[in-house]
Amino acid sequence: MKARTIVSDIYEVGIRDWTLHDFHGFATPRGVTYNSFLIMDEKICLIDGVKAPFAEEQLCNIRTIVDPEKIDYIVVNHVEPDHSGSLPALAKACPNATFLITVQGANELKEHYGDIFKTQIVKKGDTVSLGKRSLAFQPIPMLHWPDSMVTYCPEEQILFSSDAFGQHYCCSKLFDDETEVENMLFEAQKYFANILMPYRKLVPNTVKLVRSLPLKMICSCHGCIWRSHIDDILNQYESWGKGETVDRVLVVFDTMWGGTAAMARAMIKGIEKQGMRVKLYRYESSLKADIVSDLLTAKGILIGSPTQNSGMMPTIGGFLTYLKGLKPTGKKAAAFGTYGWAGGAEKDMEAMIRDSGMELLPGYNVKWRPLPKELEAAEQYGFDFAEKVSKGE
Ligand SMILES: Cc1cc2nc3c(=O)[nH]c(=O)nc-3n(C[C@H](O)[C@H](O)[C@H](O)COP(=O)(O)O)c2cc1C
Repeated sequence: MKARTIVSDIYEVGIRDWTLHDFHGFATPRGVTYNSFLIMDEKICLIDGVKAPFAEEQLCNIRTIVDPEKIDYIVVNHVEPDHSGSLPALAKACPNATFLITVQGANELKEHYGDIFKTQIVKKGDTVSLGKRSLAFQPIPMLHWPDSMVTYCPEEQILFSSDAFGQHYCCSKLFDDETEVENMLFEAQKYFANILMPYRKLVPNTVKLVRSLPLKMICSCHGCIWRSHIDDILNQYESWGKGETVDRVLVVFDTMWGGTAAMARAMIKGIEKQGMRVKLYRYESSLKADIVSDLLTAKGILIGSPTQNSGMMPTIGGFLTYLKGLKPTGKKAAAFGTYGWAGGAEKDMEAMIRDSGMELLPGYNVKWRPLPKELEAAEQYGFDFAEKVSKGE
């Protein structure tokens, strides 16, 4: 691939990983990019590495512009392996480069790859001159890595934002106004929900900081570059960070013989009757990243499983384990399902719903297959759940 020009003398030299459709368990049907940016000034600076298997390809991209030996600085915005994997190869190919990194990042770099880097620690507010341009550094710890920082070039009004504002989205084009921006926003929501949700309370302050900068572009290390829709993505981040929701309830279930599925279908009738929007997922045939993306803005969730071997089905157990880590607080949730003799799924699901930080409401369970009167009760249950969610009771 050739380097792609962002503005005069600044290039994108990263990787488009078109066929990667699973990113540590998070489905990425539109592929993934590891963006990296090369600034050609009196001093030459590279921003971010890429995933290890693509190190040589990144170097090839760089060589279309400059001999890597001439690179003076390499900025490490965070040490997660999809952006640091190529750094050992870069350290060899760029012997004159100093790695600009936070103190936390420098420790992580050693812990990942050994003590092989010439580093210069940067702190909040530090700047480094490249000649006509400069770079200012702002750590944003735990968004989403302990050493995360963003790097700002005031002369170009470009923010190199690390993972923030990113999307798992491969595209022939570089900029938001050259592609379907709704796809970028959809993927940005999925990224936020699945990666940033546990740290979302930190987001509004970061958005405030970003808004205080004159900005022509936000270059994340994933996906396309924001230039015409900067306000749109900042507004979305602010809203997701504050936990704003729409009137929607999700119903997620698994089933062995169809009884729990019949209850789920009856419940969505009741939810719709109440006026709330609803989305129904059979967990096994859905992508958990999509469910979680919808959950980010939903007000409530009903989770269903029959009892299998005294507990919930392992599929739903996996989903609830995921939610326990993501902490989707501010939502109401309840468990439902069927059982044959002593049950057990309900108790398990309720314990995990509590652990996830969601507010637990009473559930609804039926012995063996739901009979017509039980399906009517399930419909009423859905109506009542939606009513409580809508009134915030
Ligand atoms: C493999 C298997 C294990 C089960 N284990 C239990 C159990 O430990 N306790 C219980 O109360 N019911 C158990 N059941 C009964 C189911 O919970 C019951 O058949 C239920 O109605 C199935 O719901 P479904 O139609 O949504 O799959 C088990 C059923 C199967 C097929």
